Amino acid sequence: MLIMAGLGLYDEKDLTLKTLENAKKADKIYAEFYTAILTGTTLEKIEETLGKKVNVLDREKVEYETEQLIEESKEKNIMFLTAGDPMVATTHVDIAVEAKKKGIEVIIINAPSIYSAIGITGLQIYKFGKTTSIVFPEPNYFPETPYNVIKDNLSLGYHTLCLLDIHAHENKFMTANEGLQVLLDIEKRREEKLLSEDTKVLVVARAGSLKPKLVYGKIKDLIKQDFGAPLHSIIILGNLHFMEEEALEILAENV
Ligand SMILES: C[S@@+](CC[C@H](N)C(=O)[O-])C[C@H]1O[C@@H](n2cnc3c(N)ncnc32)[C@H](O)[C@@H]1O
Repeated sequence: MLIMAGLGLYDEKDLTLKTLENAKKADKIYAEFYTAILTGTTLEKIEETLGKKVNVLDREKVEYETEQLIEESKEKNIMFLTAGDPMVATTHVDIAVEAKKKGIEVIIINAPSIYSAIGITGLQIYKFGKTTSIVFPEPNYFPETPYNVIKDNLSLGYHTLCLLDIHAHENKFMTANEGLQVLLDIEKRREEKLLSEDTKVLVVARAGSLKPKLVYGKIKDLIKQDFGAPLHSIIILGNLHFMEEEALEILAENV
């Protein structure tokens, strides 16, 4: 059997009883931390809570050597853990599909995710368009996809959840400040007038902790803020319902 479970957003207390119960049954537990991490805990604390050793796999192992994980699941109960929800903004559906095709039983256990964390902002999930990811620009690689997604969403009045790049092997996590700068740089290069330094957006840092940081304000002010430890996300706001406006005023820090 293959049990694909989420670790939740912030610390080991996000683990569900279902995951804990299934961990007891598992012969071996694997995890990956390249799609997201939990910054409020350590691997040791997670292992202590699960009562088992966790074998951490890198991207190469998960994406190119999936066979091994699937083969092991034929004979044993294998648990595969991911920060957040195992199926949200990951490519792990591949693993579930391949395992199922081979006749292996697959159980998926959901967990708190950056998607469900939208709840803490008071914004309505119905009012979100497509999600996008902002990646670290490189000399010959400066994708404008996030800008195009934001543009399409804004044309329909929808909000955009912008996930930020992670280079876990280098312990490098894009900050909301860097993400906002990338968007302004694209804007400047394209000479368009979609976003400006005066556009008001929302930054969400460390969702899932009991004291997440939610900051609402103009890009020019947010870009100078210190949002603290990762992980961060940015929400570009479409047309706000009056209840969303009130929620941002009351639930978020306004700068
Ligand atoms: C590739 S997505 C993976 C999402 C994960 N599977 C989930 O369900 O939450 C990772 C990105 O989501 C955002 N994110 C994840 N956890 C977060 C948190 N606790 N607070 C703010 N943003 C978070 C960050 O932008 C991060 O780089």
